[in-house]
Order: sequence, then structure tokens, then C-alpha cells
Amino acid sequence: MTELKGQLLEVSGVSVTFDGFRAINNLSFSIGPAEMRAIIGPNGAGKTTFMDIVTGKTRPDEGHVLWGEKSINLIGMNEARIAQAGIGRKFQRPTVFEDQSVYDNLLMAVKNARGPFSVLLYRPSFKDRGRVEQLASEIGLAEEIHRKSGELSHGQKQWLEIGMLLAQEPRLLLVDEPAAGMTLAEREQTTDILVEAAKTRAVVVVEHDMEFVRRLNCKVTVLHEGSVLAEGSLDHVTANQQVIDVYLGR
Ligand SMILES: Nc1ncnc2c1ncn2[C@@H]1O[C@H](COP(=O)(O)OP(=O)(O)OP(=O)(O)O)[C@@H](O)[C@H]1O
Repeated sequence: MTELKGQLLEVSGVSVTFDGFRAINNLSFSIGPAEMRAIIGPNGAGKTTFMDIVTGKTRPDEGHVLWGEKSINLIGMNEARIAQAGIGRKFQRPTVFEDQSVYDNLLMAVKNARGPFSVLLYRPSFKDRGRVEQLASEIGLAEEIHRKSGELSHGQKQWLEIGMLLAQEPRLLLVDEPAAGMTLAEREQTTDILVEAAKTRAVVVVEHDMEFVRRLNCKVTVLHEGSVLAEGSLDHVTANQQVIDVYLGR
């Protein structure tokens, strides 16, 4: 949806220092409203810290993180408010309710998306059931909808958690190493789920697995020592001599 003007998220001049060590150093880049973006970089490049800053877990020493059409500065907002503003984060380890079915996990996420009062008086409507079924099919779990989540494979649990995040209808989904621990078939399905999700929202994937990044077929931002080292297609950034040197530890 390149016709949409403006950026959804704009990180500008952000720095953060931990005990004198500059983990993020004058970081600036932006993400469009419906785009897939991969963030790569060697260990310690600042990828996790970047996500911690955007989600309000870590407060930077300087810079701005501007969000949405009104360019609200997210810095200083707490994690709950940032989530409400439309930013969802998927951590590496899935945190689904193992004793509950796929259906119940998704239904819980759909009703949570409406806030605490609707949960108190809640009766699943026809519409909500439809939404749960739609989500289950988006994450490839339509056949498993009545299974206990604890019985799912590692990959299926990850998809369920992605579905629970999609239930909140975030405008930006941050995903930390989705391919870790997955089989090739699971990795391919994860790509399909994320690519589909990125048609209607921004999806930012932090990933070490280059084959996975290649399949995402998207713009790549390379971080190094807390700054952007290179940006562009995967072929473009992997041909960059500085990127090669950083990955080889030169
Ligand atoms: N709370 C903290 N206190 C001190 N140092 C920290 C803290 N959080 C991160 N760091 C340091 O900041 C740097 C960036 O870390 P970060 O976890 O963001 O990197 P990363 O790119 O996500 O790395 P990896 O690929 O290994 O997950 C690292 O050198 C790390 O040790």
C-alpha cells in the first residue's frame, strides 16, 4: 500500500546507554503503514533494545519515536498505553494457555481486545465466533481449533500466539525470531502468515535466519552498534562490504 502517505513509525536520533555502554546510538529509521520489514544484525547490535524502546520497556536517553498520523511521541508512554495505541509484540517463547483449546485462546484474545468491562459482561456473539474462526484460518489452525493448545507443536503454538496478537488488531506487529526452533515446513508457513498480516498492517521481524529473511522478500534494515549500517533488499545489504565485515567480525 505504497499509496499511503507518511510513515507509521518514525525513530529519530534515539540513543540509550546502559552503564556507560551505548547500546543504541543515534538510531533513525522509519516503517510504513503496511509493510514488512526485517531487522538483522550481529549479536549485540541493538535489535532487542530497539523493540524494548518502541514498546515502552526501555526509555531512551534522547530522541523521538513518533507514531501514527498524529505523530504522537511514544517515549514516556507506558507499555499498556503503547499496546492500546496499536503496537503488538510477539516474544520468542509462546505464552498460550496450554489447558485451553485453540478456540478458547483466540476467543479470550478477541474479548480482551475490547477492554475490561466487556470481559465482565461477556457472552460470545455470533460475530466473535466468526472472528475466531477467521483468525484460526489465517494462522493455519482451522483444523486444530478444538484441540488443547498444549498438544500443539512448537510451531503451531507460535502461530496461535500470532493469532492472539492479530485479534487485538495491532497496526504494528513486532516479532522476535519467529523461525527459531521450527521445522522447514513450519518456517514456510510462518512466512505465509506474516506476509499475509503485513498486507493490512506493518510487521517488523527481527531474525537471524537469512533463508527466512529471504523468503519474507522485504526491505531489510541492518543494525550494528546501535545504528543503521545499511538498508535495502537482502541482496543489496548482503553485497555491502561493511555488512560483510561486521558479520565476519572484522
Ligand atoms: N539492560 C541492559 N543492561 C546492560 N546492557 C544491556 C542491557 N540490555 C542490552 N544491553 C547491551 O546492549 C547491547 C545491545 O543488546 P541487544 O540485546 O539489543 O542486542 P541484539 O541485537 O538484540 O542481540 P542478539 O542478536 O544477541 O539478541 C548488548 O551489548 C547488550 O549486552
